[in-house]
Amino acid sequence: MLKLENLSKSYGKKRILEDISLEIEKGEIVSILGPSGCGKTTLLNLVLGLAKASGGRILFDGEDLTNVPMEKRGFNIVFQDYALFPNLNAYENIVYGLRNYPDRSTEEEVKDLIELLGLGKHLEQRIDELSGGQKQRVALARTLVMKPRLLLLDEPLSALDGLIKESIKERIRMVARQLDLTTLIVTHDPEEALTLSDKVLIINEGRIAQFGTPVEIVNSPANGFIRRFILSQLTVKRDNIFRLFALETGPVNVAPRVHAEAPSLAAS
Ligand SMILES: Nc1ncnc2c1ncn2[C@@H]1O[C@H](COP(=O)(O)OP(=O)(O)OP(=O)(O)O)[C@@H](O)[C@H]1O
Repeated sequence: MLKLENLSKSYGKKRILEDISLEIEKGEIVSILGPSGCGKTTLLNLVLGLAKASGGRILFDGEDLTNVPMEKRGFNIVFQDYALFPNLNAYENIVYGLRNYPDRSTEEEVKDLIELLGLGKHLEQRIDELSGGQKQRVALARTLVMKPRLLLLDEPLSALDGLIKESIKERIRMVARQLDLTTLIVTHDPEEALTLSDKVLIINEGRIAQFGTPVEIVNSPANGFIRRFILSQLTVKRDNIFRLFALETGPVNVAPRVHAEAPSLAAS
């Protein structure tokens, strides 16, 4: 279990995160969601160990990791730009980390991961010959062969579109379930967070606005920010789609809505 206790972070006098407390169970997928600049990446960096907390504690399975260096935490991240080695093919990228830690995964386990992520056909290809979705799966495989205790994903879907996005969402869910792997995902997209995760942590101006299951957030938004930031964006999307299908199939009764409270999407 990952436990954050009153975690805070400041840069100089600027308070970035304040009083972040929560518990994440083993195997849960949790999205960190919020508008641009609210502190999502900072929180991911604190958990990973790339940044040092100004206050509070980070515990994993009861062990205090707050001052443990990144390489000793046993966590691993897939960065937004994948950070793959362009001079190596897909397979060489996947097994790269095993050079120094050959006992981390057996050949059989590597094969299983390649199959789980549907990469069998692409192993010989160079990185620049792969699509965005294939690169994302290679980056996931490369991270997973190292058997992290916690998987961190920074905007894993933002560079992907349409069906590819749905397929990567499915793969992330399969990986988390099959490996019983606690997974933390940063995203700025409410639809992505609510459809991918077991729980969503919504941050506003460095504080927790709500932490709950997608159903809890949709049915019982904790405050006006959640209603404005999350629900109005989703309602606009839903109504647009309903209206589009109504044009094709006749009278589906969805009146155009005016969202007086809808925030500027540019903020997210
Ligand atoms: N190294 C740093 N020094 C000073 N301020 C920083 C540093 N890193 C981040 N910040 C500030 O902390 C705040 C939160 O940044 P963070 O990157 O965590 O936001 P975010 O929610 O991930 O935003 P986005 O969705 O735009 O990536 C911002 O105001 C940013 O300017």
